[in-house]
Amino acid sequence: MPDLFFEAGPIPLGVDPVAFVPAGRTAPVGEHAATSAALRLEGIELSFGGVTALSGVDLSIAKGEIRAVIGPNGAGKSSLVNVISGLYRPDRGRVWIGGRSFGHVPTARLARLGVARTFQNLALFKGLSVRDNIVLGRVDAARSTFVEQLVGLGRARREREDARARADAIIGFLGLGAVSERLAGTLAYGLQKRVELARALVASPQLLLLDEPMAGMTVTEKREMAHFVRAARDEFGTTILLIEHDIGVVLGLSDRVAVFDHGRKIADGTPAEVRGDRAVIDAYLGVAHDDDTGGQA
Ligand SMILES: Nc1ncnc2c1ncn2[C@@H]1O[C@H](COP(=O)(O)OP(=O)(O)OP(=O)(O)O)[C@@H](O)[C@H]1O
Repeated sequence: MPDLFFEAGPIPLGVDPVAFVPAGRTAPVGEHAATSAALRLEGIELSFGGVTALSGVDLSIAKGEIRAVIGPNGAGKSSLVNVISGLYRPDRGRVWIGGRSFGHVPTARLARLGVARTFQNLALFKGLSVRDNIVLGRVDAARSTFVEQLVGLGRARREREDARARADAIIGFLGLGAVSERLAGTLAYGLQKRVELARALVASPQLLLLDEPMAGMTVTEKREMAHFVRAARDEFGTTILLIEHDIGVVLGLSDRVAVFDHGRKIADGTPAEVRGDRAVIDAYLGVAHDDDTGGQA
């Protein structure tokens, strides 16, 4: 049984999406959209044995856009992020990141390509301080050699100072100053998710992949996280691909929403377009709507 994201009509369950539109600096849809796409997928096919995870997936995300990817359990959302971040090699298709094309995205070069991601489950070093966790997010972007880092001079020292300065800026930006010296594992769950966001942002990514950043959060924590995700886009122009199950969050936060079902993209449009789309409603309700269409649905 798929998750039920919609009630009997295209009305979100429980949550008022307007409540998730953060106050302050907000950018209207498309304000940051440049001519070239930050990310483009073409004809992506992926299967595991006999199970099709992704089928004929095309997707284009404009620079500075917040794009949500939603769909019932098993729709292929995480597989999509894993293809984009190189953890999965697609059977067919290509991925363009910032104009460069890949059959298999090189995971080791993700940071250099300007891509950062967070994971569905928390992936922090619980025994390290919040600050150290965040500084570590800058490590992949380092260009100094092992020997330079060992000696600690020149480029390695500049990179270390830069990482600390950048971490301090992000700590301030995400309101983590009061807990920056605490061990990450001692923080409330919602704050740990915020530290994960900080660790991703410290690398100054052009493309940020967020895999269920609000899973398991309270309504208040979700509202705060939605605010920070929007703020990151507005402040840094970061393009954001967001997998999220909470339809209230998705409708309030995203510029566009792509809907997946059984590995296929079944809809792609503005929140208003998607919430009224019959195929989307059917995918979530798992029913045929032939009552008011004379069987033409
Ligand atoms: N590593 C894997 N090995 C085998 N099958 C996999 C693997 N990853 C994904 N799948 C299968 O691919 C399909 C899509 O899974 P995926 O996790 O991408 O869906 P999802 O939309 O992210 O689901 P959820 O919302 O439950 O996280 C499912 O049938 C899943 O069982």
